[in-house]
Amino acid sequence: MTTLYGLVLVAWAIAFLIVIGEHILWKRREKRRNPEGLPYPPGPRQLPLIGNAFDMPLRKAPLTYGKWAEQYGSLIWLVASGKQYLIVNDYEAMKELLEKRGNIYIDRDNTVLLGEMIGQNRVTPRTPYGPTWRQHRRFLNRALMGPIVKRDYGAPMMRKILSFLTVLLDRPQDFLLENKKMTAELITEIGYGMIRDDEDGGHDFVQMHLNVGKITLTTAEGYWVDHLPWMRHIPSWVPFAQWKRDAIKWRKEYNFARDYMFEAVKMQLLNTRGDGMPTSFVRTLLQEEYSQQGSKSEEELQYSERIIKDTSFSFFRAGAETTESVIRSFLLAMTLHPQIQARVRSEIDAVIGHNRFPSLEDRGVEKMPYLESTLLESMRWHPPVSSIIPHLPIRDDTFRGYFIPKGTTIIANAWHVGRDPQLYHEPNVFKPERFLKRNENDGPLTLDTSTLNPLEYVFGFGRRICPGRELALQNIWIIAVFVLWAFEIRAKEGMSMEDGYKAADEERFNFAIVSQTLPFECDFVPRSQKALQMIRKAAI
Ligand code: HEM
Repeated sequence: MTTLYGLVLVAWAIAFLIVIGEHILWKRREKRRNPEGLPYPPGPRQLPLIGNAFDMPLRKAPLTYGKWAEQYGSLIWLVASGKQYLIVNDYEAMKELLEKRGNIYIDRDNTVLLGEMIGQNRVTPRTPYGPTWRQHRRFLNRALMGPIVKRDYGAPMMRKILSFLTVLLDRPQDFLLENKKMTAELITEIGYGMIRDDEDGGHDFVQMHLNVGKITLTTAEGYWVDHLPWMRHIPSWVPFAQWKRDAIKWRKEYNFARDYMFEAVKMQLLNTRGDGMPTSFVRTLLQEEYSQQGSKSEEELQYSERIIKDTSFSFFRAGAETTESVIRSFLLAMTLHPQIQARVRSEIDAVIGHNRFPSLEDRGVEKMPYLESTLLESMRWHPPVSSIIPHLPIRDDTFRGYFIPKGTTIIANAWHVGRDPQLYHEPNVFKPERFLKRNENDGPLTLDTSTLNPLEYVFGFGRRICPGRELALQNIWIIAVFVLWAFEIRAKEGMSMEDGYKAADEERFNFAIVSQTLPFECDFVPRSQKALQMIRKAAI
């Protein structure tokens, strides 16, 4: 026993020495890279060796970053665990760095356990800058362009929303869970054309994704090996190396899910040549690749297949919870603001009426400006990815007189932009009309371009901007218009606005990687008998 403790002590001493050694080397490197001695942006005081390790917020980080902005200004510098962080709180700086200098601020962070050891570096949002990432983007952009989204993905969206409406009729209390299910199933169906297969008794694709999501959540906080990468070489049989044994198990589960779903679609395509197969991201891209079979080598085809497999697997990770988040915010906003909801409903009634379902042809600011601005306001009020996904510069840079070394983790605080009083009058008030104006007294409402449109930042910036934004916006619109066409959303009976819903915004959202409203309740009251019949009939 004593020997074991001795060994552990020695291991810790070695780890400590390595940390000191790395720190000294890092300091020297920094000096060489910044010969003019340009300052770093201000930030909380750094302690020797550990820097700001104890300052890094573990929960609701965007709120802490926002508070720091009052103290240090909009650019904040932090150093922790051998990494440098630049928190950016103002929109102009985000635009300049991540968009105008998008060719520099284009890389992603590497995490040893989740990224390298489990394999998440292969999904697009985590893929480092380079030829593989560029090929990811080519495929994603090709399959997610606006016209393609409208042509190919409108139909599955309509099917999903109709079954969601029947759930709202039968089990309205389950609306949060069903919203999660609807967005998860849709994104899986768009990616693979199916949500389960018939092989071996069938695998539930959505469940596979959700299991993988749990792995991401468990590991996202980081492990020692993320700070001391040499630890990855520790054999899995060593006592205290449970993390290594877990990583091996998780990698298997992760790879199985990714490969299985892709192979299911590929086999179906090879067996049927696509006859009777539903349209999907994987099918479309594979078909295109196979049609060029003559002009491509075997390796080129295999490489393309790998990229299609990885990009389709990214869909769920990037597209499901984000869309779910906007819908939750929208539903909460409608519950909290009955007058705004009534105005959106009357706009829907005027354009669509109650004798037909809404359709994608009804979409557009010129047709239903108030609905559009309410959706924009929902995204400003609560951007789903509150701190974007960090961008890293691929070379040293200077900005506003400060030195920004290559590899700095740039965190853009989108939440803070949405609450910036310089950009939005009364930013804590939910006010869709802030995005609208009338050119003449009686003229139609149009978008007021003098107010910063949240679409300029909630989907990120530059060459890393979200490739799924058209798909997401179309889906969000369809869900919102159908729900308010069919129902009036009311605050839960017996629960007044004062006791049930009145909370500061900071308390309403969880600010996780993809932030969600906390659970809330509301009633869905059918608006017309006719609509009710139409929903029931369509769902049969
Ligand atoms: C409301 C819904 C959505 C929001 C708010 C959202 C937001 C974002 C944000 C902030 C980023 C990071 C951009 C950056 O680094 O600058 C991102 C990246 C990404 N999103 Fe979305 N997204 C949504 C829906 C979707 C959907 C539906 C898909 C795909 C079907 C998708 C696929 C991706 C991918 C693949 C990336 C990684 C891009 C890269 O690293 O090159 N997203 N998204």
